[in-house]
Amino acid sequence: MDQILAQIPVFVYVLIAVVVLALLGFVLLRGPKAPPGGYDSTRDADDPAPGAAGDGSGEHARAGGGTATETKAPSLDTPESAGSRMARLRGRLAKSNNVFGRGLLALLSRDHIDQDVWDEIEETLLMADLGTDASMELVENLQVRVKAEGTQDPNHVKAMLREELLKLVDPSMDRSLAVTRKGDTPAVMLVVGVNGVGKTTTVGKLARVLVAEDKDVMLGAADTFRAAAADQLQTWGNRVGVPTVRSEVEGADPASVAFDAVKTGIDSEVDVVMIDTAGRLQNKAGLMDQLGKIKRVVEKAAEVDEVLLVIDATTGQNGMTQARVFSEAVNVTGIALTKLDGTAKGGIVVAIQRELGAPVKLIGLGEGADDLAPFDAEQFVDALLE
Ligand SMILES: Nc1nc2c(ncn2[C@@H]2O[C@H](COP(=O)(O)OP(=O)(O)OP(=O)(O)O)[C@@H](O)[C@H]2O)c(=O)[nH]1
Repeated sequence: MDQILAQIPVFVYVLIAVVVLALLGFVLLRGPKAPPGGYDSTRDADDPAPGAAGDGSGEHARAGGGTATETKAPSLDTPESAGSRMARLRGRLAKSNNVFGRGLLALLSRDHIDQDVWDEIEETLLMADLGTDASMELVENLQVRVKAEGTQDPNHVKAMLREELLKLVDPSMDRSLAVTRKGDTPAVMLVVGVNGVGKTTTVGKLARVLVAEDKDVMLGAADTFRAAAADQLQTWGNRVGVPTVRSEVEGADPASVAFDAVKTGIDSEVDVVMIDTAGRLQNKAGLMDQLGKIKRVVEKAAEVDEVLLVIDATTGQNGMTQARVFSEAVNVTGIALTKLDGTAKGGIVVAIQRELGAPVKLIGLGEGADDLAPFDAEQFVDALLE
């Protein structure tokens, strides 16, 4: 072997070394290889570069004591399309609430329905927070129908139960939200409810839905008890490019911030102004005073078209008490029932509508940005019986 190596001329070694060094240099200078077709861009071609002039970041427009900040994030969130959102949320509603419907179907499908079974049916209804009156009414109606029509055919039993539940949920109620401009003024919505029920989250989610429908939206942070509450609302607004009017002063007068929001909304010719209020109220008199004052002051600029009461579906009887107190303080025009994903007690829809005489207009089905759905009586009952 040594002899063979000795016979190779030195210039061959030099040649090999030169070739190896040339290859190494080529690879290092060229850098890493791009994948075929290049890299995906997360920015659309017409999106402004982050931080570029005109990207919407930064503050502008002062209004009275409040400040409207249109801090559009460099790349805005695109809300989920209505179709896919509804399909996903229907599945979630059925998942958390069909325990109740299936239980009823199983009881009604028994060969022989005696008084014990009727008692069990009533108990199931009460457990789902339907309320005493509605539960008794449903049992009475079903008793009459079972006697007349029998329970032999499971499909017929299901259809019968669907019809009776639907009557209670009342598909004839007007569940549309006042979110359309009237002449020269935007629609004005006050969002009320005790703390922690999901007011700010609901305002944020609703802003996304409205933006997806091409509406111009303005948010008003009238929860001035905590600076963090205004920050939270503004974060929701920033994500979809909606301005928020807020006060930089903690504890500022909520009515004044609400007025500024509506005034700024009028000047900017938006379609709808949504005002998030505080729920941290010590007593009923304080609540009446504060909400009454906000409404009165706002109405110096524009009529309040919608008072949306937010109720946490998991709080049962507590939610009912809140509904009563708020309806005495303001004229509630619609209900947003949140956290329906966390409870099988969907019957509260019926109880609360009966208590207030106002329709459930929105339901919250999760913490995600697109987890808000318009309430639809038929879809709701179908989800219970799925
Ligand atoms: N699972 C679930 N959680 C929700 C829903 N809606 C709101 N939440 C959560 O409830 C919590 C309270 O929501 P907020 O929007 O801060 O409630 P708020 O009423 O504005 O509370 P305050 O600002 O304290 O008055 C948050 O963690 C939300 O993510 C819902 O539909 N489902």
